[in-house]
Amino acid sequence: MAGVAGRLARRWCSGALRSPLQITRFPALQLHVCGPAMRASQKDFENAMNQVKLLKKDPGNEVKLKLYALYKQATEGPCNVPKPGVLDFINKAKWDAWHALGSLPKETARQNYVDLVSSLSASSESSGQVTPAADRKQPGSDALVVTSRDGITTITLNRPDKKNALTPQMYHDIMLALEAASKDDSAITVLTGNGDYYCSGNDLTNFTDIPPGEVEERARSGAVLLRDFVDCFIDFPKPLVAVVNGPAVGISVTLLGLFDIVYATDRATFHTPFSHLGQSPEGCSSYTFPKMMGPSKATEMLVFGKKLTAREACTQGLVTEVFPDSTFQKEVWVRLKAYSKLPPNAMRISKQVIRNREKEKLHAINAEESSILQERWLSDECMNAIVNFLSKKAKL
Ligand SMILES: CCCC/C=C/CC(=O)SCCNC(=O)CCNC(=O)[C@H](O)C(C)(C)COP(=O)(O)OP(=O)(O)OC[C@H]1O[C@@H](n2cnc3c(N)ncnc32)[C@H](O)[C@@H]1OP(=O)(O)O
Repeated sequence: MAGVAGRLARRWCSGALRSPLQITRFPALQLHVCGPAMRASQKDFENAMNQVKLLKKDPGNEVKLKLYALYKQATEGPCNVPKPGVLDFINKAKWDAWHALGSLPKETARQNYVDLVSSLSASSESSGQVTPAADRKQPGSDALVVTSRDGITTITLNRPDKKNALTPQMYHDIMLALEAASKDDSAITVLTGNGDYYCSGNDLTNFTDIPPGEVEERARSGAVLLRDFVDCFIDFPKPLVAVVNGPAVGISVTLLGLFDIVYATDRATFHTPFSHLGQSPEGCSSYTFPKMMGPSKATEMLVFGKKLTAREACTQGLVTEVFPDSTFQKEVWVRLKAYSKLPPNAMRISKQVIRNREKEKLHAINAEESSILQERWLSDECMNAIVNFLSKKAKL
């Protein structure tokens, strides 16, 4: 097995090994523990498949083969494909692992799969920081990871190599994730980032490769997307929590005014460089920021692009509480797990009492900001700023 494992490891490292042994295809971390008497549901299984993307470290080839075998058994039943040739090392190792499960019932394989993932998760749970493998970074596929456990649905921005900049696909996927979270049985929904950044805002390459003659149409459809996206935050019915694990830029900052709680590491900064980019405020920040911090502090941020530390943001009311980076994940998740045990309907109704009377106003502000930004995107100031960023002349 060691020889096969070594070859598998090299293939994984070289990226040559794609599905189904690719780790993203596997399920994994089901983090709530099912006792022996419990049966893992299809939802538990799907959760585990999503959770595997958040494994902090490669579990090793032996474990991957076990996961593979259990996944195949759970979804297709006993091994029913011909044995690969002896020189086809990888497929033979996979086949051996699956075949070894014999006639294990699908339900048992599903439960074992969930249990295995649960045990893997125990060691990676403490920090909550994720270091995904290189083959898990394709935009549009794994750029967003959604998990549900302990009454909390967590939406994780997962493009750490691009500081979690938001692509159009991610805007759509976040909207879908919020829609699903609003209906699932979780009590609280969390948005967070993987890696050293929370989010660097809109992906500035969204403005590139626009064919001549389509610029205005792209600005128009961008404004529609922005408006729909922000509307989802305005309307979100359950307590919505931002776990700000690092610096935040642009729309990821402005949206915080629509969250119910914002927890930040002391390493986080908050930066809305709209004027530098030839752009204007969005995310209802033209209303929420002056309301929470007063007009002049809001102007410093939204007009002059002043970057706030986490503690300054907390003083201004944008952040609820700041935690030392070394204990951030642990402290925040302990707190959120405790909150998630409160009666969910009471929390939902209380949120609505607090927020509902502003909703209509927020929708109108969102519409206005989106329309102004649509014009801004067509301006020379905006074009020049983006060209500067892309040619690396300007760093914010
Ligand atoms: C349709 C809805 C529209 C909503 C509109 C929203 C408006 C906004 O959100 S405005 C804010 C836009 N964001 C920015 O202007 C941030 C730009 N990024 C930076 O200034 C810097 O990258 C950084 C300060 C965030 C980080 O600097 P650092 O030196 O630590 O790392 P980098 O080497 O610059 O970044 C690594 C890698 O990531 C790419 N990247 C980072 N942010 C973005 C981004 N917003 N868009 C596209 N790409 C981004 C950066 O280019 C690097 O890529 P390479 O490794 O390929 O060079």
